[in-house]
Amino acid sequence: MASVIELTNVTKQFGDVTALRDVDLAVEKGEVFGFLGPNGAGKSTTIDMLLDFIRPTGGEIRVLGMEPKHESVELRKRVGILPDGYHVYDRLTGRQHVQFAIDSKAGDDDPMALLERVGIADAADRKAGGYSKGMTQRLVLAMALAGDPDLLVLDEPTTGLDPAGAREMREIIREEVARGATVFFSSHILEQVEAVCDRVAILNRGELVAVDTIDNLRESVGDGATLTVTVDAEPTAETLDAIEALPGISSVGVTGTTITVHCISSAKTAVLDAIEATGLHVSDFTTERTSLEDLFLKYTGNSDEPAESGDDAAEPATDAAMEVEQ
Ligand SMILES: Nc1ncnc2c1ncn2[C@@H]1O[C@H](COP(=O)(O)OP(=O)(O)OP(=O)(O)O)[C@@H](O)[C@H]1O
Repeated sequence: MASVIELTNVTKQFGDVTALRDVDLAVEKGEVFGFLGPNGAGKSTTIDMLLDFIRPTGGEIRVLGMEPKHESVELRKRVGILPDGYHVYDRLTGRQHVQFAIDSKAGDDDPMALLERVGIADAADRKAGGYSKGMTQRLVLAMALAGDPDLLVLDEPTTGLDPAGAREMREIIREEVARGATVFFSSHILEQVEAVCDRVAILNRGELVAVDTIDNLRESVGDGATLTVTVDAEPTAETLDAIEALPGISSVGVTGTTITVHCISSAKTAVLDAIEATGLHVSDFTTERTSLEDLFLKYTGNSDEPAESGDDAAEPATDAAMEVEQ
């Protein structure tokens, strides 16, 4: 069966700027596919091309088996899109917006049921111009859900949402996939992507640098861990040499009675055994897996990426990435 989204050798030039270069990508039916990349990587450009809002300079695109440039009207009836920075009509109510979306998809949904689903039913008859940023995002999601789309395309869907909203968004994504839809969404919030995605693509400066499951990506960068061990006395050179001699160790450091070891995950027990074998007693230790942040930076090499605001604050980027064991 054909892929739901298929990009073949797609390039997009804006004057001198190459927003996308020779991108090949296939998203299969029923997948939740995360599209990752730092600012300016080309995520929105790709999404805009899926529904023929802009056209590629080169290459082929097929979505649900259709060519956007020839069949955009039919295609837009079967795709729900939550675009980046959608502008609502200030004077129309939330309910009117959703009804408009239902009508344009020739659907028969109940607008109130959709507003209920995204958590803003109580504001259904208020003008959307007075909605908060998060309410607007929820409204646009309700519009995207109208007509039970075969494909949901979500550009930075959690922008402006509070943590509860971000969680509800993930639940809706899961419900949509259970119904048989395919979900393609862009994000730079890695933990959200990991929480729901089957596979991800990482885009950097217009080029695809990785397409895989997050687990496989983690494995391919070495499944690294940092082990921090507190011992009962200052370690001697003998202890440090014993650790360094073990397989899978990339570095060993000491501060007072704390030893920090960067190693592959499977070497952790051997490190603790080696420390105790040199006569020290381990009083405490913690381990951290390679964070998603590290993984992302490894692929994009973008350590000077501009700081993000708003939605990052809604869901701390570190918690889900840490695995602390005792
Ligand atoms: N209409 C346009 N005219 C000129 N350049 C553009 C246009 N749209 C996008 N670009 C450029 O194309 C590149 C990719 O932009 P795009 O918006 O697709 O990135 P993005 O990955 O969605 O970024 P962000 O995470 O910041 O939203 C950037 O260099 C951007 O400046």
